[in-house]
Amino acid sequence: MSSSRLPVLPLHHPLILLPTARLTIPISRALADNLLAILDDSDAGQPVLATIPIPAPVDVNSPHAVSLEVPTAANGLPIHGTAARVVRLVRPRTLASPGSPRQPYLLSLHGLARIRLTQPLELDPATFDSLPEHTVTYPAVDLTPSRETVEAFKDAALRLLDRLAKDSVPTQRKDDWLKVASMVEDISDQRAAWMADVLVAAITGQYADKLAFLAATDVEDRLRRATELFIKQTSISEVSKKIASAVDESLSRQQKEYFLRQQLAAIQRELHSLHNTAPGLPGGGSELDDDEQADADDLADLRKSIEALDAGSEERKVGVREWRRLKRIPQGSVENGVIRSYLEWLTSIPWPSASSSQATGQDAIKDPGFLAKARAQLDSDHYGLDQIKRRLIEYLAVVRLRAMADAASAAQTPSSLNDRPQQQNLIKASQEWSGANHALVPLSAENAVLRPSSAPLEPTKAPSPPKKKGVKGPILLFVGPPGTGKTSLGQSIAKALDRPFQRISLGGVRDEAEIRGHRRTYVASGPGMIVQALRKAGRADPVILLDEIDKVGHSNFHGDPAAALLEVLDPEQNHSFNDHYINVPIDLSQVLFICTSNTLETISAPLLDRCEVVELSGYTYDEKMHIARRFLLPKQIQVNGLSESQLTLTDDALLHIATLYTREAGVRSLERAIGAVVRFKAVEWAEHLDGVVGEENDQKEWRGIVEEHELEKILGVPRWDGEEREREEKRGVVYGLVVTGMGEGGILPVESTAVPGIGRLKLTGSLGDVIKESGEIALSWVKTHAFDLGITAGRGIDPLKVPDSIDIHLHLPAGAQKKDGPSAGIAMTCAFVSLLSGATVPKDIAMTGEITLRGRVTPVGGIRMKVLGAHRAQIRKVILPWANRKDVEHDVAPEIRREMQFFFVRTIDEALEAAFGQGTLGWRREAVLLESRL
Ligand SMILES: Nc1ncnc2c1ncn2[C@@H]1O[C@H](COP(=O)(O)OP(=O)(O)OP(=O)(O)O)[C@@H](O)[C@H]1O
Repeated sequence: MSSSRLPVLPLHHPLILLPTARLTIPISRALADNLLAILDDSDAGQPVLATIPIPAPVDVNSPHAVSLEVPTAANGLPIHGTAARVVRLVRPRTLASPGSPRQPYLLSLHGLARIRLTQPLELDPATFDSLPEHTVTYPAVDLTPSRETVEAFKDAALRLLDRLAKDSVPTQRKDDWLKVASMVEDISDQRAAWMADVLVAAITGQYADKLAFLAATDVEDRLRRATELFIKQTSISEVSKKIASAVDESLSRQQKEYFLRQQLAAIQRELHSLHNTAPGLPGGGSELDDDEQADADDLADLRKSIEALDAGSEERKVGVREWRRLKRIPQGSVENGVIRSYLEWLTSIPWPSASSSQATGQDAIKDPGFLAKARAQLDSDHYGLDQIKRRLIEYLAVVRLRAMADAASAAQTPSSLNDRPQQQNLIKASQEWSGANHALVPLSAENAVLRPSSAPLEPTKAPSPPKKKGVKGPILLFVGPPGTGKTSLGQSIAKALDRPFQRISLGGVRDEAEIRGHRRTYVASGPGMIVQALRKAGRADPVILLDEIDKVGHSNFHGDPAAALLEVLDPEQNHSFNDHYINVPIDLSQVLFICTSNTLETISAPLLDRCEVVELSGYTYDEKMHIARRFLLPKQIQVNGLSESQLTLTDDALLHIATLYTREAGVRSLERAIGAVVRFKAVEWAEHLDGVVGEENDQKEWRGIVEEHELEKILGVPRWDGEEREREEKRGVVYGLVVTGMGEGGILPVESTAVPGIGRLKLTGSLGDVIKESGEIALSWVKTHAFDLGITAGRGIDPLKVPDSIDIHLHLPAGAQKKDGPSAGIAMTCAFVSLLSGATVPKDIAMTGEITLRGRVTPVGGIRMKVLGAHRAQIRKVILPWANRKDVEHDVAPEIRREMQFFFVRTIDEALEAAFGQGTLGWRREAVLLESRL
């Protein structure tokens, strides 16, 4: 190992000079002077220096700290370096590289060989520029490395060079790398270490790696380190290439989209200006043209609405988050549209906390004359319905009490007892309105509830601690046939409360998402009906009418809409209703829900359980006349552009329309028919004004009154005319009473006939199991009592076998409609008796009642509707079960009761007596007595 004394030049981090490499560094004047002195002293021309790389002090706390694996002297400074020849020392004066004032000289060095200091280097700032001389040793001449090491080195070097060639953009550099690669391929094993020096010096690598490489005096070690460095460098450049191309791709797509949009806008602007300046075309643009401006305005509005949401609220947080997302996504993209429409929905919901407009509704409710005004409102919108109006006033009184109690607890008044006298006054007021026998239970303001009138009264409780705000009484459910005013009662309640009214039609809703909305992941998703109604209402406390809840679909693979409704209607849950689209809990506790339905049968039990049922069963002709005269006719006259002084309908004409053209429980068809008459007259009036000449060549006459005989000309042939005449008193035919699925009462013929057969009973007319069983019971009863009724000559004889063998066919017309229930029992019994005995039932008698095998008649439902239906059908005698007597007394209007005759029967015997008339049937009396003794 040879040694020599060389002036030492420390190279501070990150400078490093490897053998074979060249390095140019700026140096100070003092150093340059020292160098010049050495230059002058040296007789061999270019002097040689020992360059020692000095690493920066390592911050051990830094997460990026790299430990240096190089041998150092006792003072921690490296002892390895490179002997370098001074190639050039200049003081540049060109403008391009003026040099820094502190280091005005440039020193170029050429690395020659590795060296090692024999003594540690002193890094005294005073000696920085002094180039102190040190003894250095040169490591032993390199041995030839092993084959495998060289192969691995070449392999890694070639891969790196290939990568570098691929990545270099100017073709010149690419060619240079390829040339080096071919040199590497051809290099001999002895020269591999030299090649390693050349390559490591040429590539960019980490300082620590290069330092370790410089300190590797053993050739095997040096090559291994070079191989590792190349592999590391190759993978770094591969990964960065990948990242760069990914970034590039997305950037270029965005740029492309941006440029295309700009171009499109420019083209549109050009076309627009061309269009506007084209000769003959009207100038000035349409409001549809200025898309960009409108768009910017919309965005600004959206931003304002998000800012207007309550600070700290959930909706605001979501709004802000989505707004930030919106800003990141390019305009015009699908995602952008989705987020925008979501934000529009989110901000358009009247969030309870943000709504200051609620005061309006509260004002109306706080008004001491609220109940009187509500009553006046109901009266001015609806005729009759006294009982129902009473119930509604009770309901409104409770709503008011609750609202006031909520307000009081919100204001943190120390004791709700202070309000008690006032509340009791209120209850008293509502009692005055709702009559003596209503069932408003005067509990404390917080827990006052409306009880069905049959429910027992609860004792007055002491005021309980204030409950959660927004907990409400039961939901009102109006049940009744179409057109009986369910929807319009809901509207009146909204008017009385001075709240917006929204109607949600649930008929045919099969999908839970229609109520709750679709999740945002669905294409074209949107919020459900409840949120839509809230947005339309524009306030957090509207009256929402859920129309036709009996027609809501039940659980299926689209979810369970009825279950979603339950959540909406349940006061315990609806303060945080979750719409799938909005996905922020919405407080529905201030919304007043009212439901309507035609029948109670198809409503799910839990839903029904949350509702307070209010039945509207239909109107009598008398009531219809009043409704038509006071409400429907004036409304139609106004809608059709006439005035009440111009047109009137006589009472007879109105009655004629109600009885012969419409026969329904409600008044909707009546309103439609009146509308048709008014429209007809409106045309006549218009023609009269225009001076149109009639068929007889004279100007059309105008008569402002419509009489009964004119109706056929206007409305066509009456629909129900002659039905009574068509009804016949015939053997085997009787009339039963029914209630349709729409909740409407009416009569239904029960027809029976005998056909040759073997004593069987055939039942037709879309009958359900229960009604079929009723038929069997009726026939069995008749067979058992055939002798007593004088049908057979002796006991034990089957009237279907003797004298002739027959089958009985019983049919209930309107075969397409499903019929079920036990209430046709007595009608079928009478039909069989009539068929077998030959006696007939008069055609003005109709009947309903369930029978038992022992001949008892048991009560049935829907009495009021059935009686009204019978009355409309001109039936004047009705046979009903004895147990239904109270229903007639309570529910049927006195004027109807006066016009009709009711037979209340306990047994089939009594029913037959009432139907056929006394003495018509050939009773064997002893048998009857025997029966009654049993
Ligand atoms: N008692 C009444 N007084 C005045 N108008 C009435 C009365 N009952 C019903 N009407 C009128 O009859 C029309 C139909 O009523 P509405 O739409 O409320 O019926 P509905 O019971 O809701 O029917 P549906 O079950 O088909 O929804 C309305 O124009 C309503 O104003």
